[in-house]
Amino acid sequence: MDVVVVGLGVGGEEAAGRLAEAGLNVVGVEHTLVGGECPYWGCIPTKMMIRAGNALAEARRIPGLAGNAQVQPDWAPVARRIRDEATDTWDDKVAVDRFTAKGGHFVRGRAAIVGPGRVRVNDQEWTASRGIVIATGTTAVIPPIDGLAGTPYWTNREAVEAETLPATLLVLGGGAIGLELSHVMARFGVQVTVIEGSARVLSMEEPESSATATAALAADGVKILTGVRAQRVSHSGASFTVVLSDGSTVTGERLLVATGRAARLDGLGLDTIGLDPAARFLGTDDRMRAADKVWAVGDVTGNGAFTHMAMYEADVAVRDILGQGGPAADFHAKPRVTFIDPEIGAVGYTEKQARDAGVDVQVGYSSLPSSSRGFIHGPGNEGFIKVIADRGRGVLVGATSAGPSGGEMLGALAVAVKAEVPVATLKATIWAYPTFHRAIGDALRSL
Ligand SMILES: Cc1cc2nc3c(=O)[nH]c(=O)nc-3n(C[C@H](O)[C@H](O)[C@H](O)COP(=O)(O)OP(=O)(O)OC[C@H]3O[C@@H](n4cnc5c(N)ncnc54)[C@H](O)[C@@H]3O)c2cc1C
Ligand SMILES: NC(=O)c1ccc[n+]([C@@H]2O[C@H](COP(=O)([O-])OP(=O)(O)OC[C@H]3O[C@@H](n4cnc5c(N)ncnc54)[C@H](O)[C@@H]3O)[C@@H](O)[C@H]2O)c1
Repeated sequence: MDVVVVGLGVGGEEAAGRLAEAGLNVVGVEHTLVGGECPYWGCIPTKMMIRAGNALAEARRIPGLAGNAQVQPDWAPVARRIRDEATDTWDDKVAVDRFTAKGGHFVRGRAAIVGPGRVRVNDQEWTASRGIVIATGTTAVIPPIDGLAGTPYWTNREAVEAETLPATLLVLGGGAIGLELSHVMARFGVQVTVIEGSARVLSMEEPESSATATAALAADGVKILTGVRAQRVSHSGASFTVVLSDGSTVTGERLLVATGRAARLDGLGLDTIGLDPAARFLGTDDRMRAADKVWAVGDVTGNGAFTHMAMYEADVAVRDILGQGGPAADFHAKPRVTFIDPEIGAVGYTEKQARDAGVDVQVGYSSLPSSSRGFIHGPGNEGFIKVIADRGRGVLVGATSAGPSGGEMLGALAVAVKAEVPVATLKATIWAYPTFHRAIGDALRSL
């Protein structure tokens, strides 16, 4: 064979498919479902849930805007869409056929590297003359909390597979997964309590993002506890009890653990190719090379656990394997969106990251409710634009866009940061009236 791709999630499927289409002999190995976390337990089903939760929220905004609406949430259509439309009842036949139709050779099983260019799956061994692509993704981190192991806690997987919702839900972790699922479930009537160990939710993002998220979730009845950690968990058969570090106790019918992700590197045989088997992530150079004739793409690299990062890194690795050249990996304008309502998008540095990196920081800010479009929109208009400029270079190094279309507004800001568009040019740009993105112009003017 030319290439063996280990793990056919988002990154591996993209790399393996493109290499096969280019005429290489490619073995793609997957032990669970081709497509990985994103289509079966991640982005797609959770965004279907969020779409449903947002529909409920919009209907609840009708009084005062457009008459009366009676809203009766029902999880059944959401579960049905996830089962039938998103996941084919967690069956990957379509994805496997898509790969083999491109000429790839599919192997179901757990792969282990047994030496340079050599990969074993069950009792078969493959030798790859051009090399190996590692794309094994991440799995939910389960913190070592007294009593947690052995209880029927949920990770994102059980939450996505749920046919019915609990009456009460405890959520451990106020990051992207915890907040997105909390917001949806609260809108469907679940009483949700989030337990976040650090001082604020979305702690890697701007403080304004954390405040906006906290207010939005609180408005839908979510109770958010910050600066407390779970010390002990017990399950009675019907409900969970969690003892917190401040001595208080919370209970819930279900417990969702959303405390981050860990790269799947266990048992992969990294030591046989000179890589550290105990590493948290697989470091690479800017062509996604982790070692001689070894590439790593996707969550496993630690560059950002997002589908768009996996696709981007797969593209860089594929071009390198095919000797096509083109741009090297550049991570200075990484976009991310947390799909609560309002959506919170960000690209590049936060203000703190920019200051820590020694940038001579200038901050611009505008509030969405104060913009014309925010005023017109009325209920549900919460959000803001924050831009971080490098005074010396006269360019943006980061930005946050929160709002009803926060993820969409991010597009313009992502281009500005990536292409280092001069702030002077951005300020001279005509932003259409009355759009939400016109608030970008307001934020730039306040620099
Ligand atoms: C709840 C949730 C919501 C998310 N929402 C978003 C979102 O809205 N937007 C976004 O950009 N990202 C989102 N993500 C992140 C996104 O799902 C991941 O970044 C993406 O799936 C990473 O792709 P990957 O190929 O690196 O890894 P994965 O999708 O994890 O795929 C890795 C594959 O490798 C296989 N594998 C592992 N080890 C082996 C082995 N030894 N042999 C054979 N196969 C192996 C696994 O079975 C798996 O299928 C979300 C994640 C979660 C959990
Ligand atoms: N919209 C999206 O693009 C999207 C959605 C979901 C997930 N994702 C990806 O998946 C990744 C994982 O999501 P996540 O929410 O699990 O992780 P995360 O790292 O985003 O957040 C985990 C949170 O849990 C907290 N925490 C950790 N241990 C704790 C403990 N013992 N008690 C209480 N709090 C604790 C952390 O302080 C942190 O705030 C994200 O970082 C993102 O890359 C992306």
